[in-house]
Amino acid sequence: MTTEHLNPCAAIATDVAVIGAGAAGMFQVFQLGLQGLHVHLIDALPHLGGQCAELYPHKPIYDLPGIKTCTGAELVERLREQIAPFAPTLHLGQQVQTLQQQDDGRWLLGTTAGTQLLAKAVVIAAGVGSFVPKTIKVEGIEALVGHSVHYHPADLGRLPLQGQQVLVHGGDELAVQAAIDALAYQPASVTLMHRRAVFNAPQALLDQLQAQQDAGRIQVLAAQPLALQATGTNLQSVEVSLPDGSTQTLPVQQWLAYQGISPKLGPVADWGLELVKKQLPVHTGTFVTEAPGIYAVGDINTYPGKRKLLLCAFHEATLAAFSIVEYLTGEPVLLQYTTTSTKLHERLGVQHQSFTEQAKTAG
Ligand SMILES: Cc1cc2nc3c(=O)[nH]c(=O)nc-3n(C[C@H](O)[C@H](O)[C@H](O)COP(=O)(O)OP(=O)(O)OC[C@H]3O[C@@H](n4cnc5c(N)ncnc54)[C@H](O)[C@@H]3O)c2cc1C
Repeated sequence: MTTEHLNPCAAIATDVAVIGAGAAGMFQVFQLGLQGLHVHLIDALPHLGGQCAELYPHKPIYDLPGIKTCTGAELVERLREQIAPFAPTLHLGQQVQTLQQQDDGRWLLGTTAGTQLLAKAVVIAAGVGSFVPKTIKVEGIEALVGHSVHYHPADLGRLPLQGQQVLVHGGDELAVQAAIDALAYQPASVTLMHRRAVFNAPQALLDQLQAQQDAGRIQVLAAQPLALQATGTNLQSVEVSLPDGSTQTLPVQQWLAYQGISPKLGPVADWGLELVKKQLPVHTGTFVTEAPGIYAVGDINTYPGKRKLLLCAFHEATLAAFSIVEYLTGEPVLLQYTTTSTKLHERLGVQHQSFTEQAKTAG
């Protein structure tokens, strides 16, 4: 989106927008919620969790305080439950492309989905960048994306698969699942293609794949794409190379590509903010960047002694929340404990007896 398309009048006005819904962004929502602030949370991924969800969902983490062990996916689920009382407005599956300061000091954000937010403060929790699907290097493919080529489609039900020859391209669990799921939409055929006829998926899913192969409903092909033929945005066929060096032309109308997802710093580098080795320098008492109203927490920031750890991201988000509310109100914020503060209990939606009431009940 270019700047000409941005219209501050059409934007959603908010106190705070958080860019990135990884562990840092999610905990930022919690800490801002404790401070009484509602958050708009944006992520390029169609789901919460960033690296924990995308890179190590089933691996155990051993260094979270008070939790002997939990997996990446379990941590994301716990954070999701923890932020639920504060009901952030989610803008998922869209990348923040532009960030510009307005004359009144507020920041205008524009996303790839056309969402515009006008925020008094922005927290950049962009980790190592947006998680975006890896693309396929075949001439002419860009023009077909969104029409007959789909990278990591979130919902197969939205694709015109009925009566079509469908190519599912990838070697992991997502690709195998997509090939099996595609059958529900009455395609003319489903071919699951990977460079080797070996798939990295749970055994139960591989058993399902084998059953569909045996029934002749899914063809498995070890091959790599070389070229495509299309009319306008309509894919006609894909030429592939086989392990023995020969080539084959597959008639294909819908190509679902699951080549993995990788982080790209992308637009963060274009926002005119100072970057040191692709990270945003911050003040360690507030986690504000050199730009007033712009904060950075988690893996995207840097300061003397920075360590890219979850615990550090949670600390940073906590201090950033105090700083943001002071920036917005111009007033110092008193520390309150979640154990004893009635105001925080109200915000959390929990009910507690006061110490006096507890003593009466006990006595
Ligand atoms: C394999 C592995 C194991 C690890 N194990 C541990 C461990 O045991 N203990 C520990 O403490 N730490 C561990 N870490 C590190 C820890 O996972 C990270 O420090 C933490 O996840 C960083 O969180 P984050 O929210 O800052 O970034 P991320 O999780 O990367 O989230 C950033 C999010 O921002 C989004 N984003 C970026 N730019 C944009 C944009 N322009 N528009 C929209 N969205 C955008 C991305 O899509 C992403 O979802 C591990 C990391 C890895 C890779």
